[in-house]
Amino acid sequence: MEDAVDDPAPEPPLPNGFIKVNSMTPQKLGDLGSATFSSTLVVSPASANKRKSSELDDSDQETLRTPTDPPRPMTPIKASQISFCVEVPSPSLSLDQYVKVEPKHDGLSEKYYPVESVERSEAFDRRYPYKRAVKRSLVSLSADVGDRPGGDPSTDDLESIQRASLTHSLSRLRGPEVFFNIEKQNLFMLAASNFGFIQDYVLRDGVQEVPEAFNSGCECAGGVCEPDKCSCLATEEDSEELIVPYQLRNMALDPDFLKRKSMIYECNHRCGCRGNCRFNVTQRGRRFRLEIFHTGNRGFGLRSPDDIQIGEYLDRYLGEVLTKEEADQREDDQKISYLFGLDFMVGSTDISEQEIYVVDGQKFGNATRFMNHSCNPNCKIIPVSVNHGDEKLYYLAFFALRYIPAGTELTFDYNPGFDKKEKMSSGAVKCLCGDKKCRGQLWPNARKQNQQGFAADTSADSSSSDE
Ligand SMILES: C[S@@+](CC[C@H](N)C(=O)[O-])C[C@H]1O[C@@H](n2cnc3c(N)ncnc32)[C@H](O)[C@@H]1O
Repeated sequence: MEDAVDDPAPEPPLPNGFIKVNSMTPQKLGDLGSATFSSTLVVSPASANKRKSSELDDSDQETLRTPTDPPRPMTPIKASQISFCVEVPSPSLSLDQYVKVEPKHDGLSEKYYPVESVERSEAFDRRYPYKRAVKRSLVSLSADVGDRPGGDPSTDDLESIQRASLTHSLSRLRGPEVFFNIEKQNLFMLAASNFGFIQDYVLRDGVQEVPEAFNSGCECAGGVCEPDKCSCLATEEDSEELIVPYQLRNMALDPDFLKRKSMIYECNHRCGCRGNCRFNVTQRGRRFRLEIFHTGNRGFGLRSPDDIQIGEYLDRYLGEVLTKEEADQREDDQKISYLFGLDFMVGSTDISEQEIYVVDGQKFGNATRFMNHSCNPNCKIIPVSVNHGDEKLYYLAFFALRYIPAGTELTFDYNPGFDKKEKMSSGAVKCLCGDKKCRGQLWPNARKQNQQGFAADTSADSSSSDE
């Protein structure tokens, strides 16, 4: 019998489906009188996860064992008398099979990180907070810099901050360099303040792209479009005759096309060529450097330090795209106009003047926002559709109307449909293009009477032109 007392009792075999869970430390046990012991709780895997010790019932008593030395008759301990913590180990290998493991993937994919599509659909559903209408005149834009060492930043400091921030945003633009050639501090601040460079349209409230199902491409096979068959080619107004806009030799616009009133339909990723053929000139981007300078009498202007050949593509006119209603409101507030309507389809479709979208380059845009008007311009705006389905949303692309030597100001006609019989109004914005064919005003009299030319706005600076 002594032997039987010295040898610890053999562990009873575990019932089927039961596993051992970590030993508990004595400190974690509740007060069980003078007995010091460690215990092993044997539970089924399922109950280990689901049940707390206080929930153990009488049927669990037989599974609770207190090894003692010397062995003594086991006094059954009621589970309800003790309270303790159970450390449940992480799932064993045998449980791994129940854990669903996602297949491995590499890189950021829309499937796993659906940021763009979610953002787009949320923006579409207007789930983002509405912007608050703020009256600029009531909001102080001064920065609180009083506590900074050295006090308020000087105008020089502000200018160098402004120049650094502009240089940074200009360096991020795709394509050849765009730069400011404005030495005078006050003029530079005027050009750079409250303006941000963008690389594509920014669509505002109420402006929507057509659903993807409306868009289309050509069916040219073999990855290369045939110039005389590709369905992306333009058609003349009121005609089915196909026109090839770009010359294959240099991909400049055909001089004949420059005289037409026609839209360019460029190939895109839906086309047989997957948008890789050569009829995607504007999508390939700008190829010339651009310089923003001060004209002296018409505010800032744009020119290129590179020679540009007839028909060559310069850049798009970018900005915020607004509904006509919003644009009309902004027009009332803008002294200088940066608004251009996307009204090419008015008349040939059932889109009315009131339904068109308008591009506003005042606060957001690109270098073309600095292009001035001339009654004898060297550039022309031509509408370019990339998706083919959207009659209200397309690009305005600038092409050279003739050879433009490096350093010549780039201009276009703000009012190409000008009617010579139109009367000059004393309130109209005076044209200062200086050409002998000058029409004397920028816009028809009915429009923009509240606006001023730069002659008035910067008259104090006109003598201090950078030119
Ligand atoms: C799109 S902005 C052109 C860039 C503008 N010069 C600037 O400094 O930001 C249009 C404005 O430029 C001025 N402008 C453009 N061409 C002009 C011209 N030929 N004569 C007088 N003012 C002109 C007008 O004030 C017009 O509202």
